[in-house]
Amino acid sequence: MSEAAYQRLWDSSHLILEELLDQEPLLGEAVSESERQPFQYRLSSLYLHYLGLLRRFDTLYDQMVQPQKRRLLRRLLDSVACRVLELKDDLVRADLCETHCLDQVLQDLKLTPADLEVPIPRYFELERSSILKEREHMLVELLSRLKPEISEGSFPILSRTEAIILLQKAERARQGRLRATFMREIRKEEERDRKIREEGRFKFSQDEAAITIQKVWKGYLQRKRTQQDRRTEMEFIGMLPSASPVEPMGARSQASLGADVRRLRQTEKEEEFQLAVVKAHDHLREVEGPDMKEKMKEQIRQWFIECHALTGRFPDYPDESLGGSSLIFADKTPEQVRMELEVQVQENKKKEQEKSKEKEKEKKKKGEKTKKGEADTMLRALPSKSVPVINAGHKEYTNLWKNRFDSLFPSQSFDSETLKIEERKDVEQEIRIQVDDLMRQELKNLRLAVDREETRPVKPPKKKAGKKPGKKKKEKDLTPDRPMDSLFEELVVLGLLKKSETVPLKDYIGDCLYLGSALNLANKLPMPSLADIRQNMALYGILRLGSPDIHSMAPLIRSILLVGPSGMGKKMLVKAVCTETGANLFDLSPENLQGKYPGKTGVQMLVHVVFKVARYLQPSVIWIGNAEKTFYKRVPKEEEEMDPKRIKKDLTKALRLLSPGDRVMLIGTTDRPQVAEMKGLCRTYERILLLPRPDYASRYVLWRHMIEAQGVQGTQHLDISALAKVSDGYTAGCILQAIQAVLTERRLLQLSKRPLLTSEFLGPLAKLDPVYREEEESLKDWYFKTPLGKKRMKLLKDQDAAEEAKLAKEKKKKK
Ligand SMILES: Nc1ncnc2c1ncn2[C@@H]1O[C@H](COP(=O)(O)OP(=O)(O)OP(=O)(O)O)[C@@H](O)[C@H]1O
Repeated sequence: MSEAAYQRLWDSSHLILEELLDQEPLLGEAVSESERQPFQYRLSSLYLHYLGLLRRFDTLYDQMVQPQKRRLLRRLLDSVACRVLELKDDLVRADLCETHCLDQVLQDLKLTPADLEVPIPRYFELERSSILKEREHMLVELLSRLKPEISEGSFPILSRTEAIILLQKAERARQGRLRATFMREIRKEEERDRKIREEGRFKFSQDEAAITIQKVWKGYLQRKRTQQDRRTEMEFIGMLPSASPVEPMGARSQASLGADVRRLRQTEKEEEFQLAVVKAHDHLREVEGPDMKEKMKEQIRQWFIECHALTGRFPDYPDESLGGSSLIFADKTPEQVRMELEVQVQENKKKEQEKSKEKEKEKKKKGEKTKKGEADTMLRALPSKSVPVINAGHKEYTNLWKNRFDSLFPSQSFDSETLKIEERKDVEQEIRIQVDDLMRQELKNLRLAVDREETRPVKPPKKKAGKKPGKKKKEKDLTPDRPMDSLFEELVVLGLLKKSETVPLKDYIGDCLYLGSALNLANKLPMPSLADIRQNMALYGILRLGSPDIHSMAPLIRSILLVGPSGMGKKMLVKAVCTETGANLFDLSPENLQGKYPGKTGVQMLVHVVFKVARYLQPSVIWIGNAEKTFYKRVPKEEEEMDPKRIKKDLTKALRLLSPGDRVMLIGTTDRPQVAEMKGLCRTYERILLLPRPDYASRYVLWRHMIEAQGVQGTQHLDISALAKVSDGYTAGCILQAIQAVLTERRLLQLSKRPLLTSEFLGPLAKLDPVYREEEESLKDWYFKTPLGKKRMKLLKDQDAAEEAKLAKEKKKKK
């Protein structure tokens, strides 16, 4: 695609954005419980639209070359991603569920299931800072230093005689096989000779011989042609995968080459722009700086005089935290400025009063609610932090880039006029701070000289209201004099910081639920599909950890719990989050902590060091496998020695200290949450994602992908649909195991002679344990006892009751 094409894509994206921004105010209006469905629909539609925009801005930021446009695009991309996360939160609050049935909205908007996929911005990987790469390198080095001890222990050491015997065995087997083949050939030949001797050689005439040969050859040719025709037809109707993927691959690789070239041009232009920024800044400071300084001083002096003339006293100099003298430069009269300052103080007071009133009201309301037993619930989307940023970005686009003729900048270099305007603001800011210092001194002197007034007691700058009372206690640093490198090394040596396997999220295979809305209408609880899980991981884990800007703007989520039977890919998802965001992987599983940092102070130190390193070297994922063990209701006797609950207290404390901007996430995985105490578990893990066994659609794609991943192309002998049917109840891990058991190296070599059959997979699959109904039911029951699950259940019951009441009323009317 050319730059002009990307510009067109950008223009059209802003048309959509404008429409969405118009719809935003509607979401803030509260609606009653009876309007829950239209509210959900509006939220879902906005969510899908913003997802589409996220995809577009990602492409644009990845491919556009002009550095100034890219800066704006980055802001838009991050704020749209943040809006998606906010809307997801609103959806959870409206649906009272972590997964949403968007199929109906998808249909109405004429979108496809692919549009549900949450895009992971490409810059997460491409712009991964050199520090992250360096750290990865350091980890690999440390691990390789530790490895020899591990590898020596893990391989059995053979004595010389044993090794010779092993080699001899293999060689004799090879010779035996060779001899057996020879003998078979010789026997066959003997058999043929014997037959000829007994029956006599059959004599053909020349014509008869030619006809026989023709018959065989023509038969062979026709069979081959028919087979080919059949295959072409099956490929055409999409029943078989295409056998000639050469051409599209060629086009694809050409496109990706083009994209790479554009990325190279981006770096060139960016370097050019950086140099120009420094130059412009220096130039403006030197040439326009002195004038600016004098003008500002003059203006401020004028303000002093006018204020004195009006009020009889010199004004208070605006504090630095309020913007210093920039308040005065905003084209206002001194009186206005003074009024504003006073109004601001009054407003702050008012706000504080209002807040305390509101709190009292809320307390009262809560009291009333508990008294009445039920409350008039109102639905409303929470105020958004990202919409103002998106709005500002949209305005900047409209003012600067909308009607810009790119023919003026064919090389996609920066626009020097825009650069100057931006830099002038920066220089002004810089100079203003210097001028403020000078003028504060001058004001002091003036007061002394004119009013004979000593320095007024300087009011301490007002701290932002609301922050003070709730301010978090600062964590005490237990390792103040240890450098970060040494802490990092200690964690690696103890096996608490691990190298995560590379697993992209797209490898977590699974299809979405196509009939969610229908099931909802029939009051049957739809279970999350594997695609829902993948999306949730992208939203909760990857988007938040991948970018500091998104993390600090989006609603804060510190922890997730993945609950599902063994083999559902819980660990795989943890690895995927690390891969996509470049996060460090800390393993705090109870089994991994055994014998490390013993004692009470030891645990304190352990949690402190892990969180300190995790925060310092963010993004980080702290993984706790078998998370139920940390919250055991009763510790089993055989695990008492391990003391799995020892980190519980310190972990909860440390989690509470994480704030927006700390890209650290706790991810727990468990397949037996029932044995844990519900309260502690749900308090520690803010989001709980249930992974039920895969449904038919997901099993189908799992079989197909996993078989193809082994290098096998589907044939008509392989009925994937049948495999998906018979594997009902099996997890993705089981399907993978069955495939690996069948598709051994030997079997793969035989494929050209012996095509793969459906029945071959049945044996290995039957040997594995499926997820039994009781196990699944017990997990579901547990889930509906979690806070969100309970709310959902209550909502369903209320809806049922309302429906019944309505039916009863109608019946009465008919009578
Ligand atoms: N949806 C999926 N797509 C592709 N591979 C999957 C999927 N789910 C699981 N797997 C594969 O199945 C295997 C088992 O997965 P994993 O170990 O992550 O499961 P788990 O739920 O953590 O199991 P456990 O509870 O026993 O620890 C892995 O090799 C993983 O790659």
